[in-house]
Amino acid sequence: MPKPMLPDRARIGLVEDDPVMGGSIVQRLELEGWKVIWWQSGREAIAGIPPAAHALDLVICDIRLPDMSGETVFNELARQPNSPPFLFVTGFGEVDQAVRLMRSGAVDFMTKPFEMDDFLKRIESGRRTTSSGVRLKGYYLGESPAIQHAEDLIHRYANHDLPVLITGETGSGKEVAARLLHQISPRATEPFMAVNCAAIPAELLESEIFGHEKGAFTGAQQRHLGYAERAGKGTLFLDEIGDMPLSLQAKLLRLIEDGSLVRVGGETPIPFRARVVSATHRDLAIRGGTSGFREDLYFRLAVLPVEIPPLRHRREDITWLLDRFLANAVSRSDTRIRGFSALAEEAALTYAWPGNVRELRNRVDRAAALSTSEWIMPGDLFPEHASNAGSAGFLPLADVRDAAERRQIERALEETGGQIAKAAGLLAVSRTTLWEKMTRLGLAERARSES
Ligand SMILES: Nc1ncnc2c1ncn2[C@@H]1O[C@H](COP(=O)(O)OP(=O)(O)OP(=O)(O)O)[C@@H](O)[C@H]1O
Repeated sequence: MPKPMLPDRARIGLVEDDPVMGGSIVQRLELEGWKVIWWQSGREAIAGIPPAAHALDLVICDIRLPDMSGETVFNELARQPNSPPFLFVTGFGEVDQAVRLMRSGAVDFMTKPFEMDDFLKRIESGRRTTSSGVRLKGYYLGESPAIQHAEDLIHRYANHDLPVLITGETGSGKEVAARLLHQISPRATEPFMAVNCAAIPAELLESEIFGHEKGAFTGAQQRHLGYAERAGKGTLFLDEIGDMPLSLQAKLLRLIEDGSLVRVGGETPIPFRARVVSATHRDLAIRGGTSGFREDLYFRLAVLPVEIPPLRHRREDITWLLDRFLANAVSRSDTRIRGFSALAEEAALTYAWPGNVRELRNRVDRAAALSTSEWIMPGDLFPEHASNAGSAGFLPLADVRDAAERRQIERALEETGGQIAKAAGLLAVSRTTLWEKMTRLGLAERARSES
């Protein structure tokens, strides 16, 4: 007789000293059909988890343990091969610590007291579902390790209600990241309201965000609901938050702290239930004090920070984005363009992209519209270089050589899992030569940060 299919029995480790809390969690998780191993102190967990690490799909860990902090347990175990994902349980005052832990690799945290249903949902989405712990879904924002790290953070942040601050150079994709965060969050079916604080004149910004009552000022002929109110239970995205005038910063702080807003000219507080996600290309942390951005507001907005790296620091994404945008442009027109010439691709890889992804998209759109050949040439992407040199389609040889070497080295490192000796063998150069080239091409730093 064939064996019945067993349900997916997750194995969960629990580090919780409180017998009542621990007992009820164990009971509930066992009811769900999961197997639970319970340690009542940090010391027991550190001794008990390593042999069980391969088998555990998740560790739920209280931050405050009688003998040590949950952070110490995490740090001890994070060094073990194949260490399980951690979900922290925190008291209200420990959110900062939990956020720091999430940045160093914990999958999630919950603040006490919590709803059991929410807790079970987080366990389900945080636990690893394959024995290797490999992320099964593809990435949306790009192919480079740097952007995938940012995307992993966005996934971890998605289930929380705390404010998120997205930083990154202009055109790097902050709004794209904010929309992704919204789409994968439980708020996805609610509105996403984007306000560009730099684009709206300062005197209008307050009534645009908070709304106004009829007759609040000359010209206010009827009641107007602001972005914050129209966001409902969705996301209020405040772009270029660094440009928000000081007077409005105080009002925004109240919106976040009190969870309510008052329309301009109004008196009644209206509940505010949306999640605040803001973005800036400036370093607001160093602008505190005299230079225009309130420090207290900054800390409120940046509880969950994520940085979108500039395109020049994630070159793997350049080819990926070129292809995506070209496919897009081609599908919109009846052009016969087949792709990028190797020279155009090399030119794109060596260029610094000061305008980041936006610039890349614009250049591809223009090249697709203007190119007269089937293959896009460097002069189509960078016409200003072509006219300067008076030699369309050509690049300095040194740049071409560097780009070609960089790509070969990257391929060899990928093939050998980052082992320099083996990669040097594949490329028929000595280890020293390879290391020197990696240093010159900016690859050594990355190899060090990834190892
Ligand atoms: N990962 C990506 N995949 C596809 N398109 C992207 C990606 N990142 C950015 N873009 C595109 O690049 C352009 C700029 O992106 P976005 O507006 O998100 O940047 P930003 O950092 O918010 O810019 P700004 O600082 O000017 O507000 C948009 O056209 C967007 O669609």
